Amino acid sequence: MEHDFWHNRWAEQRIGFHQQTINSYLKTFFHQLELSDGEQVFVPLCGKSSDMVWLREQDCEVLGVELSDTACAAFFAENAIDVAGVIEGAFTVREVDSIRLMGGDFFQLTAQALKKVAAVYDRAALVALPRHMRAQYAHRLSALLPPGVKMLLITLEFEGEQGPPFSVTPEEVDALFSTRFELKRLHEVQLSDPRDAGRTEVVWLLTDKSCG
Ligand SMILES: C[S@@+](CC[C@H](N)C(=O)[O-])C[C@H]1O[C@@H](n2cnc3c(N)ncnc32)[C@H](O)[C@@H]1O
Repeated sequence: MEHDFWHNRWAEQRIGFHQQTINSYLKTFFHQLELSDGEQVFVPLCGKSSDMVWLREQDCEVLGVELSDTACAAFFAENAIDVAGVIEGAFTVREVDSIRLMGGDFFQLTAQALKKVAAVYDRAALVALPRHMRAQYAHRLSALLPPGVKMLLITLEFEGEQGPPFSVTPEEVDALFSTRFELKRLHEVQLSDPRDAGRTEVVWLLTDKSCG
């Protein structure tokens, strides 16, 4: 998706993807990441997700990247945290109490920025991207993440190519990530809301093959 698409969504507050409550799959499967206190969780394309507050409450450090400065500012404002943005290269960074939000383009991140990451939580990031960008996203993630990382990845499966969110088949997850990660399909749910008829939500655990 072009940057303008997302900037317009945030400007017009067309953010139906934003969840008011903590993601239930994160709460259920968080322990599978086997994190120790103080380890850092990377939340790509994070929006203003409250899941980041929940992760901090589990004693994780949090690193988010989000294109929209509106979203980054809203995350802190809505959690009653006063913080100013600091320019760091291509990013406007806001950081308070081990929650660090990098406002800018995921594709501008460097390995240096991700060097402390122990786990990744992808909810509505991979599925927000069209097919050609999903390949670039997975390639970048795999290239930049340090050894030993695990990832919780939530995908959607349905007939059709329309989006976002886009359908991502198990074959595509395999093609995108299996070079570096062992893939485990942890859970799947057929969505019951009439608007989501025919859609299946899937939770994956990806474990870096270097974990042994
Ligand atoms: C579908 S939303 C999901 C947000 C969040 N993960 C959540 O669960 O609420 C996708 C987000 O990705 C952001 N985004 C899109 N392209 C991006 C990019 N290249 N770099 C960083 N963020 C991006 C959008 O601004 C949007 O907030």
